[in-house]
Amino acid sequence: MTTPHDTSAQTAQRIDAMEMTKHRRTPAPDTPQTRAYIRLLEEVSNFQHALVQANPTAEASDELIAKLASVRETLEQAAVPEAERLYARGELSGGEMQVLMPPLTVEHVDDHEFRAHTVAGEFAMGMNQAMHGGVVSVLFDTAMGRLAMGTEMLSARTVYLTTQYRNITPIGERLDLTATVDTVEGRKKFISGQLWHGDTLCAEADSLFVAVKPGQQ
Ligand SMILES: CCCCCCCCCC(=O)SCCNC(=O)CCNC(=O)[C@H](O)C(C)(C)COP(=O)(O)OP(=O)(O)OC[C@H]1O[C@@H](n2cnc3c(N)ncnc32)[C@H](O)[C@@H]1OP(=O)(O)O
Repeated sequence: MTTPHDTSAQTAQRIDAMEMTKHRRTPAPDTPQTRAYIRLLEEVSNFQHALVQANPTAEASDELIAKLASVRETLEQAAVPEAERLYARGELSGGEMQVLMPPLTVEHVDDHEFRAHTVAGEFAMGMNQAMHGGVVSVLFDTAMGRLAMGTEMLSARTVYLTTQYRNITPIGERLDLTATVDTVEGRKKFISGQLWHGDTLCAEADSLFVAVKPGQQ
């Protein structure tokens, strides 16, 4: 069995949060490379859903491991520092350019309100066709974090995020996510959000985001 080549020494880097935010929130240029990378992420996402649904035979697993190791080596050879990557670029870190969470499609964002929707596949499931609670929270963090950035795209970090789970969040169904800035106090934005399945409130959250100062990570 091959082990992953640790590329972090070449690619890990820490720069000013504002500079990194500017890079990450600038959409990747619409080039054949970017379009192909988006198709690659879609395939990875499809793979994740297929992976959790399958019980492959031992032989099939060994065959897949060899194929995946080869794919990984190809990616390792193309590794670049974070500030040069295509991954998670664009208006919203939780959009189509990532595989951490079900992709959010933004309907509206300004300095006060955020609205988006998503449909989650089985990779996001906790148990019994209900979304994993951590995935619910990462959706809130992403939506609220984007709202905290506002129209000026400030760099902000989550100080706290409290999620209340009210009803099961279904897999495979449209979910609507809203967030609102309730109060602004200097660098602090208090934000609340709701996750809906039709008229059913699945979860709600309260959070505090603080705009980072120059020099902070
Ligand atoms: C691929 C997809 C990725 C999707 C990501 C989407 C968005 C993600 C956003 C995040 O998740 S960021 C990651 C999680 N958050 C962190 O790792 C933050 C870790 N904490 C920090 O780095 C610092 O605490 C921080 C920069 C946020 C603030 O440090 P500071 O030293 O600048 O601020 P300070 O401690 O002075 O606190 C600022 C204000 O907040 C207040 N505060 C701090 N903690 C608090 C608390 N727990 N409750 C209430 N108020 C609090 C504090 O009292 C103060 O109020 P005042 O300005 O009125 O004096």
